[in-house]
Amino acid sequence: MNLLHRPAALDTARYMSGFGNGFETEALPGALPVGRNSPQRCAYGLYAEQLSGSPFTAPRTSNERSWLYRIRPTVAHWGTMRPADAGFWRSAPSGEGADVPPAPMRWAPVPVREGAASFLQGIHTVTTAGDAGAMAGMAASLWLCNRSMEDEVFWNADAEMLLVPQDGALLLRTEFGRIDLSPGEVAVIPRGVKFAADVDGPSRGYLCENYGGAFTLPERGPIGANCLANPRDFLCPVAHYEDREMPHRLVVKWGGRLWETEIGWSPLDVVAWHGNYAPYKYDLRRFSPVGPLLFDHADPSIFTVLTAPSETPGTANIDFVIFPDRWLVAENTFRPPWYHMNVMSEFMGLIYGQYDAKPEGFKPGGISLHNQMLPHGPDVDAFEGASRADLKPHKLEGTMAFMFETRFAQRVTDWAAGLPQRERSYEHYGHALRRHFDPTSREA
Ligand SMILES: O=C(O)Cc1cc(O)ccc1O
Ligand SMILES: [Fe+2]
Repeated sequence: MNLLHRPAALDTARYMSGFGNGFETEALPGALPVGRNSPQRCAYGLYAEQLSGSPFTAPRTSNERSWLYRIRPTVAHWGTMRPADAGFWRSAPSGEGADVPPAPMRWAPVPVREGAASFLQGIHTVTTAGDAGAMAGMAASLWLCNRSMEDEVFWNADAEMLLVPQDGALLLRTEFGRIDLSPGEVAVIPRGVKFAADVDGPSRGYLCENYGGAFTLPERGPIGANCLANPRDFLCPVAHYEDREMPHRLVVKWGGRLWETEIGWSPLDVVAWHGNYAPYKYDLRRFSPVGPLLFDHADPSIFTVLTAPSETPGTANIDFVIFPDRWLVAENTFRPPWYHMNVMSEFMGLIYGQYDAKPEGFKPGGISLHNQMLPHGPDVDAFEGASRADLKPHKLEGTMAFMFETRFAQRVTDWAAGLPQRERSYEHYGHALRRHFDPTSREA
């Protein structure tokens, strides 16, 4: 596949490359002040505004802020906020899910509804974990939408948002510029960044709201300076502004609820910006996997694309892990995931292809949830097949599963628990695994 090829119709966005770089970009020449942040008067009559994603005093490696030069400051956007309908969007702690019995859970793909829904209206939360107010934990949702947000602009004060499109593309119009996003790519919108999402047909995807500190790249340790997700493949948009003086609906998620107000212009009015706090996208097919070259199945942490650390070293608030195309070469090894229980809880989705632990039952667009300390592993077909397979080098191709793995137990929402797509029988897939034990025969 030629990753550099991009259909002309999608070529609406331009990017700067590098994870966490300090970028500078201007849509009008000279809009950025030189050598200072806040001159007495900004060029073109713009307002200067700082957006701080970390405490002012955070260590240099995790200090995140950007300076935005905009037509109106954000404080001018303020009207009296009214509660807005959050639909099926939930935040932790939601109070839902406490009565759902602990079990492995799975859902078939949920179709995009008939009626017109925007990205914002189409967010349906599946699990919540931790506590948004305590800035710890996450929520996993699906978006199911088929109309553009147009004159509706949103920002999330509760969470950073990781978008994983599965079916249909999105155009993200953000304060920092435009991002086009298709299945196979992911985007991160930092907490507090305003955006609108446009579509040109039905769009479905997985949304991870990160209530904690920002996603970053995992350490590579002995792997060295290259492979896994390489920093140069992360793309930030160049500045692009809207100068549209017409009514807009401004929606904020704050304190676990949605609030709205009207303003008379587009708040996506940033003409220039500089800094290291900005939305970005990444093509998952650029991930360079590293894995076991001789025997055994390594922990899935080798496939971590992004990690949102907690205060405890090695204990992520969220790890975003993928299972991309790769060669399986391990000798005398049961190659699929092993049977296990995990102190972290595992929300999985499938963007395309087949997942080796559940080759038939887990469908693209579906969900599985293997919660904190609940047992799971290959289904009977995967076990029987992999136990007897001829262990030639084998390539897993055309596949992209992913996992949102969090230190917190995930509570299932009422919406997800009641879905007709919930596969109740999945709780019992382990029963099909037959007894093979024979004390008289060492060669099984
Ligand atoms: O449970 C899963 O399917 C995800 C997973 C994959 C793997 O290769 C090892 C551990 C793990 O949790
Ligand atoms: Fe697992």
